[in-house]
Amino acid sequence: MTLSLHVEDLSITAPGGRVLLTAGRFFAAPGETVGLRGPSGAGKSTFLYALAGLQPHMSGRLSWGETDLVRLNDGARAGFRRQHVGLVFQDFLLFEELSALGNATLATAFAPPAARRSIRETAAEVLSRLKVPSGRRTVDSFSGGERQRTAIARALAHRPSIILADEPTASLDRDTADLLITDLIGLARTEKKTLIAVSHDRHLLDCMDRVIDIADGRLKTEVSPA
Ligand SMILES: Nc1ncnc2c1ncn2[C@@H]1O[C@H](COP(=O)(O)OP(=O)(O)OP(=O)(O)O)[C@@H](O)[C@H]1O
Repeated sequence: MTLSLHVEDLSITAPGGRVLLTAGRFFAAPGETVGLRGPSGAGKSTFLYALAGLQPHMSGRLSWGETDLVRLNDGARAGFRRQHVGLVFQDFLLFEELSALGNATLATAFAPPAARRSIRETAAEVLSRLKVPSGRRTVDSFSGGERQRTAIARALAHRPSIILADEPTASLDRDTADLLITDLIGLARTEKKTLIAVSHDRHLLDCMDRVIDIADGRLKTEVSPA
């Protein structure tokens, strides 16, 4: 499944009511790769987490395909996220005492029994493709690059059509970061997944189809539907 993104007059507020981010009009085609850049505190993570269905206080429109996340309640948003979104965080959030496969198949805990086998197979396939150490070795002994690739396999294991990444190369050295960029963008392109990544990394941003600037709580580049 592929999903287009349609944002219109979006406003995201903090629980206390403070407006964190506004966006006029923004469209991304299914399978597009989009970079989000801007100064610290501009609202990049706020927007990314809204795209993931992790922001409860929104008005306007934020639709993936036919589903407008603004109109869903917390449970429905969580359901959408589990089914369609793969999230790659900056600090990996891995379980140290588990193997790469153990981490990459965490989604099986929340998935219906019928979907578990497919999650295990996809996780194993992506781990092997990304050359992550296999076997029972736990991730606490992995390098930064191996940890980040494990996090990518976990994000992709349930075959989401949307990949959202927050500074995926931030804690990696240049060579490891460049490999990661190639892997992440390669996976997105071959599987026609929409990839949206917050990053300060010019190498990563240069590889994306488009880069959107966020400053002072506002999405700067506004693109109309094609
Ligand atoms: N739940 C919240 N309540 C109040 N303020 C918040 C909340 N979440 C984020 N903010 C504020 O919103 C602003 C934008 O934060 P955000 O994390 O989106 O910035 P960012 O562009 O990702 O920055 P960085 O590059 O430093 O990670 C910041 O001033 C932050 O303190």
